[in-house]
Amino acid sequence: MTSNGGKNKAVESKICILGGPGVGKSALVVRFLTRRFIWEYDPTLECTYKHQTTIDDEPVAMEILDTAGQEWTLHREGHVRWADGFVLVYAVNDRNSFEEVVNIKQSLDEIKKTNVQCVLVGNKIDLLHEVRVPYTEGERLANDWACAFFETSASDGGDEIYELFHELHREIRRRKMLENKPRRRSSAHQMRNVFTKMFKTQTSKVSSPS
Ligand SMILES: Nc1nc2c(ncn2[C@@H]2O[C@H](COP(=O)(O)OP(=O)(O)OP(=O)(O)O)[C@@H](O)[C@H]2O)c(=O)[nH]1
Repeated sequence: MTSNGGKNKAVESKICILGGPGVGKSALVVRFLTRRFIWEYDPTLECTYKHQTTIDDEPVAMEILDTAGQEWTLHREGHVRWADGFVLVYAVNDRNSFEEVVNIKQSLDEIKKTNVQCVLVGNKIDLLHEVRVPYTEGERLANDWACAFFETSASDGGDEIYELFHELHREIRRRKMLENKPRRRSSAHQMRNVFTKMFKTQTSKVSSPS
C-alpha cells in the first residue's frame, strides 16, 4: 500500500541540473540513469529525460533537465519556473565553479521568490590531489541553504549519486504536500470569532425589549 492515497499514482518531480561549465552535470545525470560513465558528452546539448522509478516504495515519475551554458542563459526564467527542485553542481577541483553555484542559487531564489528546493553537489571527488574546495566548505554552504550536501564522482560512481536524486525528490514531495494541505485558521482568528459571537449575543440580550 502506498501513502499517496493508495491510488498507486506516480508522484512527479521535475528536477533541473545547474552548475558552471564542465563540472560534470551531464556525467552525473547519465550515471544516475544508466549506471555508466561517459567521458565526453556534447556540451551544447540540453536534454530532458523522463525516468520512472520507485522511491520509498512509491512510484515516481521524474523529469530531469540537464542544462547547457548558452541555452540556460536564454531560457533561465522558464527553466526555473518549470522545475520543482534543483541539483546545484560544482567541481571540487574548480574554485570558480563553487563561487558560481552561489550566484546561481541567488538568482534562483530571486526568480522563484522563495528559498528553492535544492541539493548541493561537489563532483569529481576522485581527483583527490587537485581538490580546491574542501568538504567542510561545501557542508557549510549547504547548512546555510538548509539543504542536503553530497560529494560525488560521476566517473567512479557510488551510492551518493542515487541518494542525491532521491533526497531531492523527498524534499520536493514534502513541500508539495505542505502546499496542498488546507490552511488552518490561526488560533487568534478563531478566538476573535468566539468573542464576536459572545459579544453579539450579550448585546442582543441587553437591547431586547422585556
Ligand atoms: N575525473 C572526473 N572527471 C569527470 C567527472 N565528471 C565529469 N568529468 C569529466 O568532466 C568533463 C565535463 O563533463 P560533463 O558531464 O560534460 O560536464 P557538464 O557540466 O555537463 O559540462 P557543460 O554541459 O559543458 O557545462 C568531461 O571530460 C567528463 O569526462 C568526475 O566525476 N571525475
